[in-house]
Amino acid sequence: MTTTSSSTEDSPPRLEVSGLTVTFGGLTALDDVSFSVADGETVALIGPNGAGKTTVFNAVCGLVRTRRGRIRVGGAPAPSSATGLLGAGVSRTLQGLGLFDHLTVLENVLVPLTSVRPGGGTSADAVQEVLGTLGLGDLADAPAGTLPYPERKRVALARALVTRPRLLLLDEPAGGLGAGDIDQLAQTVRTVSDGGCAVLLVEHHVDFVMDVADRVVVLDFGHVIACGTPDEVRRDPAVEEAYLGVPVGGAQVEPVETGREQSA
Ligand SMILES: Nc1ncnc2c1ncn2[C@@H]1O[C@H](COP(=O)(O)OP(=O)(O)OP(=O)(O)O)[C@@H](O)[C@H]1O
Repeated sequence: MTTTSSSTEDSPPRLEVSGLTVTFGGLTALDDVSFSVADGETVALIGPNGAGKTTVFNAVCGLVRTRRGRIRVGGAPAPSSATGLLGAGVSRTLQGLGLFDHLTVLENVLVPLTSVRPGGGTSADAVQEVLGTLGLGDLADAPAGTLPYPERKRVALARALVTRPRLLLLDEPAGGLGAGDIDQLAQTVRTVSDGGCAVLLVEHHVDFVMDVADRVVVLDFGHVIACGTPDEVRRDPAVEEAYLGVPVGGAQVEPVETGREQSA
């Protein structure tokens, strides 16, 4: 199995997570988790429900207290404020999308830009480019709350991309989408990654993960149980037992929704 690290001698990884431990009361949500994401690399975090995937995102964004360990972005300690993260080139989507339903598509997409540059100094080019790329140009004036779910998901992605991030965190980007939308999403992720952005995504849609990820980190009960290329991970017996649920060489890979929770 390959290493969890992706740094080179010359440049630090865009994201470096070392020995990350997060507890909630008596529950250890993450235990000594280490991995990294390089510029231009797409890394997927997978694992059963409750494995700790979203907690990794929350720790990177400073939303949960880290008991032990280190998180660095571009070689520097990760900022803990929203504006600090945006300034460091970090963008994130949320499982629940977090759109402002009463605002238009355009107004939603502008939100992070006004946060980075209070007063509204925005790059019109960046806005038009991202709306066009995601097929939202004709919907710019539509209230976000009136759109079907796939379009709403694209608005959330546009809002994350408009700052031209160097590290993009995608929380279940394929969830709730049909095959055509997932193909488009995969293309967008590839384009973003080819442009040099480091992408870390949490996802249960295993076929999508195997399609877009350069490396896959598998979490179970807060531990990294495997890390490697999609093929390496797919064939790892520990991953099959904990998550994928098919025999070695099995034709179809389906995640197992265990609904497990750790006991305190
Ligand atoms: N704020 C919190 N307070 C207490 N426990 C929490 C909190 N956030 C997460 N947990 C617990 O930490 C563990 C990891 O949760 P997390 O949401 O990171 O898992 P996940 O892998 O993202 O799951 P899913 O795939 O269902 O989204 C779970 O047992 C969860 O109940």
